[in-house]
Amino acid sequence: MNYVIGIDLGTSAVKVLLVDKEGEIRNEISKDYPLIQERTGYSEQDPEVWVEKTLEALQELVEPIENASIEGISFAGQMHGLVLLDETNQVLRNAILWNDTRTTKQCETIYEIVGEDQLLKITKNPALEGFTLPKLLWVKENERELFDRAATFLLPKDYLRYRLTGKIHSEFSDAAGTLLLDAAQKEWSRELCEQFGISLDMCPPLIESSACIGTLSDDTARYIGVSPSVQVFAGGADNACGAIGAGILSEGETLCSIGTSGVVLSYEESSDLDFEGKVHYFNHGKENAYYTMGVTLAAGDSLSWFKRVFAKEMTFDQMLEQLDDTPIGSHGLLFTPYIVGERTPHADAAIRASFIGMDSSHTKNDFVRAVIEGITFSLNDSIQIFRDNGKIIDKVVSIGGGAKNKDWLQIQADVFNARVVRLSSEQGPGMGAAMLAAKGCGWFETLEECAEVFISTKEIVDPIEENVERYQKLYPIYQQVYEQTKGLNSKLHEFRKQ
Ligand SMILES: Nc1ncnc2c1ncn2[C@@H]1O[C@H](COP(=O)(O)OP(=O)(O)O)[C@@H](O)[C@H]1O
Ligand SMILES: O=C(CO)[C@@H](O)[C@H](O)COP(=O)(O)O
Repeated sequence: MNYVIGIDLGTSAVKVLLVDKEGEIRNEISKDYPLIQERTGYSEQDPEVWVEKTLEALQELVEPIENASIEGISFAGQMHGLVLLDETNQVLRNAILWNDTRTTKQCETIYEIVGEDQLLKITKNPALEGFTLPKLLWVKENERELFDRAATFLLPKDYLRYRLTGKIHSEFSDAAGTLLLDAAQKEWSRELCEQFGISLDMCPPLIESSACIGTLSDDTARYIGVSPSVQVFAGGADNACGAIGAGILSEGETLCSIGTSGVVLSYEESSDLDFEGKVHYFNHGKENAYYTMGVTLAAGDSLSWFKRVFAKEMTFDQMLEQLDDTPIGSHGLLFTPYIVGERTPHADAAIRASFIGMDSSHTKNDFVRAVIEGITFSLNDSIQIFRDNGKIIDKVVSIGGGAKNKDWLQIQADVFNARVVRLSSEQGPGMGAAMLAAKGCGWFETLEECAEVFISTKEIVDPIEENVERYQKLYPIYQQVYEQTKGLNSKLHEFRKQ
């Protein structure tokens, strides 16, 4: 039997999928790894751990399948993370991740040097702490000796691909999140590199997500237990691949992804719309297409944090079992999910989360529901930006760990006031990567043809009118919490873990 493999190098875990020609997932393996958070605002991972865990996962993935002929492999990965290599391609320091917000000063410097309008014109995006250029500038300012030894920077899944193949590349969908790509011209911006003292030689060669970069290295193939002739395709940013894996391949389609972060994403045909930097605007994994998206920095991460601190002994399913026993509004308890700062709609690295309205009658279950509602309200902030810009959002495809729970899907439908579609697999990015490999191997002419076969709906959840009305009363109260707590949080900054 013939298969392709999709690898999703997520923030909480690497997830690998073995997919057959009918789009059936024949095996899937997930391997967790931790975040390294030494100070407030810091978030790092060791790239060597990504490689170890991925190799282990791939070995376990193919081992039980008899006569498996793996034709192709591709990748999806957490975006923006900075991996620095020296001239012998050795990793120089831990990767600084997308949810690391230490770079507020560097973002200000970017605006001072290039100006917001010019930055938006070239990259289509504002300077946000999570993006790669501010991280490069932080290392340049704070670890100069190390920066001087850096010969190449890579994004997380591009580093993983390098370790599996020995070949160094970046591709457009992930390069778009660096703030160094000229998004419309599809090339590294010479102007930005010169202005920030980043040598163009540090920027890896750019290719399409669908490009075949060769085969696995002999060592990798031997370790995993597959033929060294397996073709390797570039792959894409996790959100670009999530879009492919959820069939977001034409105008009017909207995705909600609840992973560590939360994303509301909309397909765009062209690169010349103007959202004034209110949402991110990136190159899609489908050639010459784009997408816009709003990002909640800690979506699943807020739920994981709550579980880690207050319900460690429970599984996610156990913790969410009685979600529906608490009414809308969690008995008057509101949560804002700003545990690591926020991006959309408040680009604010200093804001932190709040529970508002705690009452002596509240139970753990009220807190769990408040966390889920707060995360969903934050995603609704992005839906509102799209609606305010004239988009019609009446259907949202929901993927990621957050799409596993039926009651949360209903909350999404009720808060978004839109039909929510759950797919047969919530592993959007891994499936998108597998689809890039399937198309690359010649199984399909286009991603759309592949989507017809690979993607199927498991469940449709419609909004319930009376719930929608309750949430429409509650959401404006939630919206006020940001402004009301902003000043308090800035005063608390000096007391945080430094
Ligand atoms: N059974 C579940 N029900 C609801 N949410 C879940 C469940 N399992 C995991 N999650 C949430 O999904 C998140 C992980 O989703 P995932 O898409 O795997 O993230 P990532 O790609 O960032 O690694 C966790 O942070 C957790 O909050
Ligand atoms: O920073 C962003 C998008 O701009 C995040 O969406 C990362 O790409 C991480 O994704 P997950 O691990 O949460 O899927």
